[in-house]
Amino acid sequence: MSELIRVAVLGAAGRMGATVVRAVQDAPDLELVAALDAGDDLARVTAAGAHVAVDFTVPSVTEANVHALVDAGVHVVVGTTGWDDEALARVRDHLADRPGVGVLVAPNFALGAVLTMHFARQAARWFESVEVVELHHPDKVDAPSGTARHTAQGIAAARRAAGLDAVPDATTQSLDGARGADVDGVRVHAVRLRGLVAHEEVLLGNAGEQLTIRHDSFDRVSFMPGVLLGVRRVPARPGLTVGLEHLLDLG
Ligand SMILES: NC(=O)c1ccc[n+]([C@@H]2O[C@H](COP(=O)([O-])OP(=O)(O)OC[C@H]3O[C@@H](n4cnc5c(N)ncnc54)[C@H](O)[C@@H]3O)[C@@H](O)[C@H]2O)c1
Ligand SMILES: O=C(O)C1=N[C@H](C(=O)O)CCC1
Repeated sequence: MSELIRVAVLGAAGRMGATVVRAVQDAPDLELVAALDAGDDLARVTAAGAHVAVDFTVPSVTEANVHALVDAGVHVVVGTTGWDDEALARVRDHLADRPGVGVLVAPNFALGAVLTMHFARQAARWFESVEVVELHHPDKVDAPSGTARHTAQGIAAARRAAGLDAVPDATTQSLDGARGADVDGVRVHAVRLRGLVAHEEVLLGNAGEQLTIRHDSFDRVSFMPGVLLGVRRVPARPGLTVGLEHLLDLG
C-alpha cells in the first residue's frame, strides 16, 4: 500500500473545518495529523509532518497562513474566500522561489458549483444580458461570495473574448446597492437568509427567452469530494492553481 497523505486542517472548529476533519478521518488514503483553530501555533503543522494543509479559516488570515506554509514546504488547499488578484499574485510570486510546492485556491469545492461556473462561461457569449445571484446563510462574513466573484469574472472574460457589448442597463436613478455589485461589468446580488447553506443562480437573458443555471449546496458534505480531490492532487501540481475546474476534465 502507498504512503498515507498526512493532512493538517486549519479552521478545524469551524463549520467547514469540522466537516473536513471528519472527511479526512474517513478517507482510507489520508491521515489527519493536526487540527488547528484560532490561537494555535502554525508550527504544529510542520511538527506533525503534514504533507498538505487545508485552510478553511477567515479572509483576514488565510493569505498569511498560505505564505507561512509555503515557507515550510507544505502544500496547501485553500477554501477560504476573500482572495483578490493582488493576493493571488503575491502567492504566485512566492511559489516561484519554492519549486515543488503546490497551492490550490478554490472558491467552491462542490462539483455542481464548478459545473455551474463552467456552463455559465459557455453560455455567456450567446446572451445579451446576464446577472448573478448568490444566496447564503447569514453567518457568512464576506459578500459577494467568492464563488459569485469567480463566476462573474469567468462570464466577463467569455463576453470580452466574444466581443460583446456591455450588458444593457438603463438605470440612472437607484438606491445605493439596488443593482448589486459590479464585478468586471457583471452585476452580482447577495442574499443572506437563515436556513440557507450556499446557492447560486446565473440568469442569462435574450429577447423572448431566459436561461437559468442554478446550483444548491444543501449540506457542507457537498464540498468534501472536491476538497479531498484537491488534497490528493495538489502535491503533484507545483505553483498556484486557482479553481477546482483545473483538476476536472471539463474539456
Ligand atoms: N471553497 C469552498 O467550497 C467553501 C465552502 C464553504 C465555505 N467556504 C469559505 O470557507 C471559509 C470558512 O467558512 P466557515 O463557514 O467554515 O466559517 P467559520 O466561521 O465557521 O469557520 C472559520 C474558523 O476559522 C477559525 N480561525 C480564525 N482564525 C484562524 C487562524 N488564524 N488559524 C486557524 N483557524 C482560525 C475560526 O475560529 C473558525 O473556527 C469562508 O471564507 C467561507 O466563505 C468555502
Ligand atoms: O458558506 C460559505 O461561506 C461559502 N462560501 C463560499 C463562497 O464564498 O463562495 C462557497 C460556498 C459556501
